[in-house]
Amino acid sequence: MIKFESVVKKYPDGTVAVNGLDLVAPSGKITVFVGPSGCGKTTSLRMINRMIEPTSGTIWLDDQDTGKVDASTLRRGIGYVIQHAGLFPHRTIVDNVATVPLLLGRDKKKARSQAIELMERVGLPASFAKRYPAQLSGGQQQRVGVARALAADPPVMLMDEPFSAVDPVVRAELQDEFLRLQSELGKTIIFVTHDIDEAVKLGDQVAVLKVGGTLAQLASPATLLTDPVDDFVAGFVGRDRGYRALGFESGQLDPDTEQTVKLGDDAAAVGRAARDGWSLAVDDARRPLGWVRAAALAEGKQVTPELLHRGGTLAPVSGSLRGALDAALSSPAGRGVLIDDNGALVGTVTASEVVQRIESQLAGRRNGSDG
Ligand SMILES: Nc1ncnc2c1ncn2[C@@H]1O[C@H](COP(=O)(O)OP(=O)(O)OP(=O)(O)O)[C@@H](O)[C@H]1O
Repeated sequence: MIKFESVVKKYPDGTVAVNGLDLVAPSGKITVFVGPSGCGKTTSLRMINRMIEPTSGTIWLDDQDTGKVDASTLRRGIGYVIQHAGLFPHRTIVDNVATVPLLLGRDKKKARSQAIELMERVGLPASFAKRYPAQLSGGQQQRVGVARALAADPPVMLMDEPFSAVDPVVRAELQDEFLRLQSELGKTIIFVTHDIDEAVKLGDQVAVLKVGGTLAQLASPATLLTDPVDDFVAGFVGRDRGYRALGFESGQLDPDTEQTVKLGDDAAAVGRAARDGWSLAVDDARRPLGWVRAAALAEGKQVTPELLHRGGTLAPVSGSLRGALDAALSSPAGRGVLIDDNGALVGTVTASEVVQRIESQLAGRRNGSDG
């Protein structure tokens, strides 16, 4: 657990970067600091490992007052990842990852073999070990940065905009991998970003800060979207928040059974399976391949990959209602495809079925909270 108690940082020129911050970041969870430029996110983060000393107040790491622990001892238990990864350009990737163990005088061979294991863990092939940072893409360098921070196996990780220097597709991949890693490792993480979408995707809890260094709201992502405390938070959280909140809403959908076709089936089979003129093609493992329009198949012709419409998104049956609604809205057949954990077809739902589910869930909650 990391606990900020009345923490203030006033820089020598008089700038108050952090003004009376009180919050608890629970162990094993991701707490995101988000807010506009200059609201004190980085200052707050760096006070945890004492790269910046607070002017007043206390930061606790479990039951230790961090101000009373030797700074280098403190940092040994705290991984730190920054934007652009901050790698050493003249060291190989494996030595970058092994920086801390090597600094601590660990056996070189062992440190390097552990570094290679860590590289694989963050999705980097071992063949990159001998390369230099400049020979990697931005996204790959960020993975090295994460691996390096993990190398000392610290219980706490501080991450300052670690994914913001890469393009949106790579960024989404890094975020997904980061969540997967965290589900295995369960570190106590403070993650700084100025991007509210990243904050709600990654955070177990999100702290929205205001310029002047005060805490506007500390809440779960779902609460932040549905119940912002004031106009500042509402404005910062942004548009479409009702729809985005559906991303945290899962519900028991009752999908309809879908007659399916396979590649190679003929027009007659497609016609028999079709509803509203469309049938769904699946592979041998019943994984959806795409929709085929019965009218597009001349008599005697067979289903080929070229005929498949791939516009529809697939939604996990145990996933969010947002995913199910998107699957329905994006489907050329008007039926959203729901899949199981193996990617196999479970059934289909229409947008109105998903909306009915959403309405009954929200009504249940309103009635529950009214009563
Ligand atoms: N060394 C310093 N001396 C004086 N003022 C500083 C110093 N470092 C930061 N500041 C000021 O403190 C405030 C908070 O800065 P900080 O870097 O913590 O904000 P941030 O929320 O991380 O911003 P950004 O999203 O732009 O990185 C800003 O007004 C900044 O100009």
